[in-house]
Amino acid sequence: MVKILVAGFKGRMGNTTVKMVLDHPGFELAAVYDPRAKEKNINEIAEFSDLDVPVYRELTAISCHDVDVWIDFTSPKAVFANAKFALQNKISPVIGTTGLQDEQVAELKKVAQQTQTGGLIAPNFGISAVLLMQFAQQAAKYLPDVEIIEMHHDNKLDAPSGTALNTAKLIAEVRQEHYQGNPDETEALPGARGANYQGMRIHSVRLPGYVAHEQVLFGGPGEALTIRQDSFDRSSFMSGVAVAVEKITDQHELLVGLENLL
Ligand SMILES: NC(=O)C1=CN([C@@H]2O[C@H](COP(=O)(O)OP(=O)(O)OC[C@H]3O[C@@H](n4cnc5c(N)ncnc54)[C@H](OP(=O)(O)O)[C@@H]3O)[C@@H](O)[C@H]2O)C=CC1
Ligand SMILES: O=C(O)C1=N[C@H](C(=O)O)C[C@H](O)C1
Repeated sequence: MVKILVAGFKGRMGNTTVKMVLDHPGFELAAVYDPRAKEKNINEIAEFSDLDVPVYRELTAISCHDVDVWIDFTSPKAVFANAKFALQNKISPVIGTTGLQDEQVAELKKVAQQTQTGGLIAPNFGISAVLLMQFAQQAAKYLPDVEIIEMHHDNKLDAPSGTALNTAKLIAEVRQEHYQGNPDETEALPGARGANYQGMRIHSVRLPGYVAHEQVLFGGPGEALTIRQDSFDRSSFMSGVAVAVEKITDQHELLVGLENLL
């Protein structure tokens, strides 16, 4: 049995993940974590009343030898401390939370190396998103002028999305940085041209009713290519999370991107 802690268990993704863990053969829900939780056991929550799983509210209280894998769907402010704690205690983190800075990822990689603990940061666990990022990187070799539009629910905290930023980073690996658009263009409204990542524009849409969606638009002389993926439901992320949990304890370093485990 893989013993799993879910951090952020009351959130949209955390709640879906708890249910996936409970349903998945070979997975055991060992603990849940949320510093603001009032409960001491998950059975104080009506939908989980038949379970017996401790709720931790402080990192130092966690019984680390009872946990193999730490699944994190928390917040951009919390994820670094959580991931570092897991790695320091030889718990393999499977991180879905977005918003980690490059320097933070570099530090976490060092801790993983020191403790020889496998871990994964996945900007997106949906297979359609993983494929979109790979296809976009391939297309950018031939069509280097690109803009990204990501669309999410209006409760999302970070912009641009982790997936959009990762898409831009992957594209930047294969194309020369260059200015796009008219060099004399002006913005009558600040931000009209979107965020700028190495010359690539990224536009963030936040609307009720949306879950998670991304379009990558390429333009060349007389032609265009649009690649799009949609997560209509949070179940779209769960098979990726499950694969990561199954494979991560065989690793000895911190990986970035689900494609490394597929
Ligand atoms: N990689 C992927 O495939 C996906 C990634 N995500 C990412 O996952 C993250 C969570 O998204 P979502 O579930 O929608 O967000 P929610 O706001 O619904 O859930 C986050 C939960 O984490 C709790 N929390 C806050 N701080 C901590 C902490 N220090 N430790 C433990 N729990 C904490 C929050 O509690 P409180 O409300 O009390 O603050 C809340 O219950 C986001 O960064 C999002 O971008 C989302 C979908 C897919
Ligand atoms: O906040 C979300 O919902 C999502 N966050 C991730 C991101 O920022 O890319 C993954 C997915 O887009 C859903």
